[in-house]
Formats: sequence, C-alpha cells, structure tokens
Amino acid sequence: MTNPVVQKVNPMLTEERAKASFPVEELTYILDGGKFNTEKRREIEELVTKDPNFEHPPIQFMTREQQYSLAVKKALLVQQRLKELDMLDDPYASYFFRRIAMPREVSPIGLHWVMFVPTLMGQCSDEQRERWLQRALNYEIIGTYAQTEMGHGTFLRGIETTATYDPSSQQFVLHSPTTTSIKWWPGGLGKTCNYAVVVAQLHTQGRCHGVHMFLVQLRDESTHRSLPGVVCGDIGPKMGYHTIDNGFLQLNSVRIPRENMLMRNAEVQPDGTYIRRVSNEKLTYGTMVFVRSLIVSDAARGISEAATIAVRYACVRRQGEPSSPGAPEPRLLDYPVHQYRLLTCVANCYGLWFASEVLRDLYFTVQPDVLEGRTERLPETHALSAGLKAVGSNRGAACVEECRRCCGGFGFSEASGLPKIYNDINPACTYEGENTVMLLQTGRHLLKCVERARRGEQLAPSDAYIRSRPTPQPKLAGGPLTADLLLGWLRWRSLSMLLEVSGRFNSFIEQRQAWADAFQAVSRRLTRCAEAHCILYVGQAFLDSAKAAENPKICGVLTSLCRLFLLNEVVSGAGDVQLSRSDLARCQDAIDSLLTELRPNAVALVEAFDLPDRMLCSVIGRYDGQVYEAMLQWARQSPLNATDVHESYELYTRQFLAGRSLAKL
Ligand SMILES: CCCCCCCCCCCCCCCCCCCCCC(=O)SCCNC(=O)CCNC(=O)[C@H](O)C(C)(C)COP(=O)(O)OP(=O)(O)OC[C@H]1O[C@@H](n2cnc3c(N)ncnc32)[C@H](O)[C@@H]1OP(=O)(O)O
Ligand SMILES: Cc1cc2nc3c(=O)[nH]c(=O)nc-3n(C[C@H](O)[C@H](O)[C@H](O)COP(=O)(O)OP(=O)(O)OC[C@H]3O[C@@H](n4cnc5c(N)ncnc54)[C@H](O)[C@@H]3O)c2cc1C
Repeated sequence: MTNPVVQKVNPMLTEERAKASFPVEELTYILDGGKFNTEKRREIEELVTKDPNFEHPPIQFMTREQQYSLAVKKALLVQQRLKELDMLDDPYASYFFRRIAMPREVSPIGLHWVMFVPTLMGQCSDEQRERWLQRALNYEIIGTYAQTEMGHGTFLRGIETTATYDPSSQQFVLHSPTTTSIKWWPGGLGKTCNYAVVVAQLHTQGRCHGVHMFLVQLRDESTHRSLPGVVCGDIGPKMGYHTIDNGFLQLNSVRIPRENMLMRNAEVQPDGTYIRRVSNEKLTYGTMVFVRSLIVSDAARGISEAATIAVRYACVRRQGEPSSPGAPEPRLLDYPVHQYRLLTCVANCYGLWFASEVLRDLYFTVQPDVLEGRTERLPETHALSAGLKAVGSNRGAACVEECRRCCGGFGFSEASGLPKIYNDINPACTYEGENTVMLLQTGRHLLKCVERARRGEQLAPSDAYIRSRPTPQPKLAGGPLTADLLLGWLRWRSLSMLLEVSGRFNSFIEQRQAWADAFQAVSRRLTRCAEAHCILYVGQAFLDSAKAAENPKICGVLTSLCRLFLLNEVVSGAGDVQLSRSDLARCQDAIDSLLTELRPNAVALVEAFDLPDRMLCSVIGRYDGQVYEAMLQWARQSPLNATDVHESYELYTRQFLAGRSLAKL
C-alpha cells in the first residue's frame, strides 16, 4: 500500500482487510500489467506526494476562475517536472504523473495530449509532422481539436465551417459563415490554446470535397492575443469540468498557408487540384477512434475510485437495528442489498478494465496497418471502440452514481469526492460521439456482419460468432452455472437478438423501403443488440483474464466476480429473449450465493486498485477509515465559516428584521 497511515486505522477496516482470501498485492500487479509497472507507478506517486508544489486546499472551495488558474499552473508544473525527471518520452510514467498530480482537476491542456498531438501524429504528412510535432511536445504550441459547432456535433458531415483554397495567394480562407457554424466545446480553446486543428469543409476549384483538417494559429505566440479575424472565448460554467476552458471560435476569413492543411490522406496542390491518397475517407476520423478506446479505461478507473470510497465507507458506517440486544448496529456492508449494489459495480469495473486492455491492444495492432493504408480491420475496430465507449461510459456513470447513493447524505457532499468523479465521467456519455449514436454505429456494423455471414464471408475475430442462422439456447438448468456456460448464453442472446432485428430489417428492404428508412425502423432495437454484443466482449475479456491468473486464489476470486457480472447480465437482459422462470430463479439464487461468497473480499477487491488517498480526494474513502473527524475538519474550511456572522446578516437580514425595504439594496 502506498498510503501513509496518518491516523490510527479504524479497527473495522483492519478487520475487513484481514478477511481477504487472496494476496491483494498480486492482483494489483495483474491490474497494472506487471510488478514492474506497479513499482514504477508507486515511485511516481511518491515523487508527486512529496512535492509541496502540488499541495493546495480543496478546489471545491475555490471560484471557477481560481480553479482554472490553478489547473493551468499545475499542468505546466507537471510538464516542467517531467522534463527535469527526463520522463517526457515515457508515456506510462507521464500518464501516472499527470493523474496523481491533478487527480480532480481536468487539465486545460488535456485535449492537447489526448487529441491535438495524436491528430498531428495520425493526420500529418511526414514533413508536417517534422515541422509541428516537436514544437507541440515542447508546449511551444498548445492546441485543441476544434470539430463540433453550435449547430453540429453528431452529424460530422453537416459541419458548416469552410476552408476555401485561393490559388493566387496559395492560402486557405477559413470562415464561419453562420452563427451555427461557430465552433463550440473544444477543450482549452477558450483561453489556453494558441493553435487548433480545425475541421472544415474543403472547397477548391469550385467543388466541395467534404470535411478535412487544418492547423490554424489562433493567438500570437508571444503576447497570446487572439489574431485578427479570430474571435474566441470560454463557453461558461458547465455541470462539471470547471477547471477547463471549453471554448467557442468564430473565424472571419482567416488566411492560413496551403501547407497547413493536414495532408497525410489528401492534398490540395498549389494550383488547387485536389488529390485523395487513400480510398477510405473515414481515416480522417482516426483520432476519434483512438480517444474512444481510451474512454473505456477511463470509465473503469472512475468506477474503481468510486467503489473504493463506497466500499470502505460501507465498512465503517454503522446504521440500523442491531441483530440482538446490546450488539452494535450493522455495518452497511452487512446488508445483502448493499452488497449487491456495490459488488455489481466492482464487477463492472473489473470487466471494463480487462476489456479496455484488449481493445487497446487491438487498436495498437491495427493502427500501423491503417497508417499504411491497409484498412481490413478498421470496421471492427471502429465498431468496437464506438460501442464499448458507449457501454463503458454509460456503465461508468451509472456505477459511480450508484456508489454515490450508497454513501447516503455524505455522497452528496463534495467532501466524499463522489460528485466530482460523477461529473468528470458523465460528459464521456456525450463527448467523442453521443452514446446512442455510437451504439447505432456498432449496430450498423453488426447488421452488415449478418449479411456477410449469409454470403459465407469470413468475419473479424470479435464478430466470428455471428451466423446467418439461429443456434440452440444453452441450457441453464441442470449442471452448475459456470462462467463458460453463462458466457455461452450471452453469446446466444446476442446472436438471437441480432438475427431477429436483421430479419425485420430485411423484411422492410423486401417491402422496397430505402436502406436508411429500414435502418431507422429497427434503430431502437439495434441499440440493444449493440449493447449485448459489447457486453459479450466485456464478459469474454473478463473471463480470459480471470483464467490467465496464475495464482489459484486470484483465479478463483476473479472467476466468482466474473460470474456475478455474467449472471447480472443474464437476469437484467432476460426480457430481451426467452428465459424460463425456473432458469431465472436459478440465476437469482446463484447471485445471492455469490454475494455471500464475495463479501469478505469486498475491501480486498477494491484495494487491489491501489488508489492512494491523494488520488481519491475523499473524506469518507480514506485509507484509515477515520471518517467523522475528517468530515468536521473539511467543513471548517468552508469560506462561509471564515467569520462567525456572515456579512449577509448585516446587509440584508438585519435590514429585513428592522422592516426596511430590500428592493434597492
Ligand atoms: C505521446 C503522449 C501521449 C499522452 C496521452 C495521454 C493519455 C491520457 C489518457 C487519459 C484518458 C483520457 C480519457 C479521455 C478524455 C477525452 C476527452 C475528450 C474530449 C471530447 C472531445 C470531442 O468530443 S471531439 C468531437 C467528437 N465528435 C464526434 O465523435 C462526432 C460523432 N460523429 C461521428 O463520428 C460521425 O458523424 C458518425 C456518427 C460516425 C457518422 O459519420 P458519417 O456520417 O460520415 O458515416 P456513416 O454513418 O454514414 O457511415 C459510413 C461508413 O463509415 C464508417 N465509419 C464511421 N466512422 C468511422 C470511423 N471513425 N472509422 C472507420 N469507419 C467509420 C461506418 O461504419 C460506415 O461504414 P459502412 O459504410 O461500411 O457501413
Ligand atoms: C465536456 C465536453 C467536451 C467536449 N470537447 C470537445 C472537443 O474538445 N472538441 C470538439 O470538437 N467537440 C467537443 N465536444 C462536443 C461533443 O463531441 C458533442 O457534444 C457530441 O459529439 C454530441 O454532439 P451534439 O452536442 O451536437 O449533440 P446532438 O447531436 O445535438 O445530440 C442530441 C441528442 O440527439 C440524439 N441524436 C443525434 N443524432 C442522432 C441520430 N442520428 N440518431 C439518433 N439519435 C440522435 C443524440 O443521441 C443526443 O441524445 C465536447 C462536449 C462536451 C460535453
């Protein structure tokens, strides 16, 4: 454990920790991808924890402007420290350094790392990369990814910003022709960035060639003033993300050199001739595929934080009727329904964690081919990253909210850390492609897979279970409800749902409906198919990882947790297909038994995530479990408590009590 024990540990937590049936440390190694990684991560966490420059009062007591300023300072300080430590070229080290240094401050420079730099890497010609990448890595230029406009986010082809080529000056003219074409949302665009990758409709020689990307300078590199023709600013307060300046951008005939079009996949020549270098025009959407795959692991990490807080709290919080006279009140974790609420969140977290690793490996296997123009596995990668992004962020937000509610009133206090975790994860349901729209992309791919199966074509590995004919339902009655059996049932469910929807779709086509209309007619059902397909992927990744654990005790506990995940899916998806009442009852009984079996390991399973107090920022999720004293200390920091009598009393209440009118005050 990296947690320094500040106070005496609450004996109730010590007691729970002693119940672990497996070596927690070894599970941490598995989650980190090896002992070496765990040790390295801890060293980095130690470096940050010891650095007083990263200390400050809780940001929840600060104004938005203070929060933003602090976040800019910390983001730049992180960069300086990483340089001093010679860690800039190590993505693992710099990721964890950023995370632990800014645990609850979404970075105003985050988009630079997550989208701007990857876009330069993926969409630039070699020569352009040479010109801009190093400057971006050094923060000489800080950029964002400006795609969404007021009028269009989802329907990317509907974007209105224009980039019109002028051969006489060999420049593009970037222009926002309407109010709805104003860029809206890009992270860091308001105040922080001086450059942006702008997505615009390319016009040359009187023709529009669709959306392309352009590097546009927004602010002077020395004064940081916005350049002529550039109108940009912050879009105002949001539900969360207070530390980041999501911005707007209006371009009034801003001229940029021809060479600032990102030219890896297409080019405009000096005379204005347009040349497309690759056949698949969706390669322009590449950065989004990358970020969607990151969001799945981010969702798992969000649940791991919320679950650690809520499980620890459930061990130290006593409330309710004692089981016998004189006995203490029960702990929250003693209630089976509370165990169910928390352990299903933990199970979702592990499932998404392992699935995100498989997806990341798929992305990095396929990406070099894609860069060379070989796009055979791109449809599968796009469908999986879109669908898992949706399922991951939906589950992430739902589980964090469940953990928050599991903490009762304290869960509503910012002191718990939970509102912030929720508000940080929730926008992931919207950004990088709204979740329903993403599920429809996966659904579209699955419909096409059935068609291809019918034609006898080979399908990608994650689609290989799709056939053009139904398979028999695996029997849940009789033998034990093993993870393999349950997974087989979920595979059958996914295929059955898909074949039913595909059958309806084909009947609409046979009735001579247009493809798009038939698609709309089945779209509601298709989103469920996409979810079922993604859940199957998560379940498979979970079970594979459980089986791969060398230590039999870890293998055992992970398999049980995986069974809980799978059974919960079978039960909650029972309405999608036919499941007999007796099968359903067997599954419910199995869930009850698993809760009893897993309960002693509840703390161990969340503590395997090895999240230091510095990361959790939670009064009620502390390692030492000393919740109540810490809660009082937290409240004392509220600026409202700076004086005994607040100034509003003199200004208003006293006047009111004296019968004076408040109208003109
Ligand atoms: C070096 C150090 C590195 C350090 C790194 C440090 C790392 C630190 C990590 C920390 C963790 C970070 C966590 C994350 C935080 C992130 C914050 C992000 C903030 C948010 C940013 C944003 O929010 S940024 C805007 C995103 N805005 C969208 O997301 C628009 C959605 N809207 C669409 O994306 C399109 O509009 C939509 C619907 C597809 C239709 O597009 P469309 O109309 O053109 O296409 P159609 O539907 O007609 O489809 C026609 C055919 O294209 C195929 N296809 C479609 N897309 C494809 C694709 N991408 N790839 C391949 N194929 C594709 C499809 O499958 C069809 O194929 P087929 O014809 O064969 O069926
Ligand atoms: C915190 C945050 C950060 C962001 N950062 C960036 C950024 O850095 N850069 C950037 O370019 N953008 C950014 N965005 C914008 C984001 O990508 C878009 O908000 C997102 O893609 C959704 O688009 P929209 O807002 O136009 O929603 P809309 O498309 O208007 O969606 C509204 C509703 O309609 C539904 N809907 C829309 N189309 C369909 C359809 N075809 N079928 C069925 N239902 C449909 C959606 O499911 C949704 O529920 C950010 C957004 C947020 C919230």
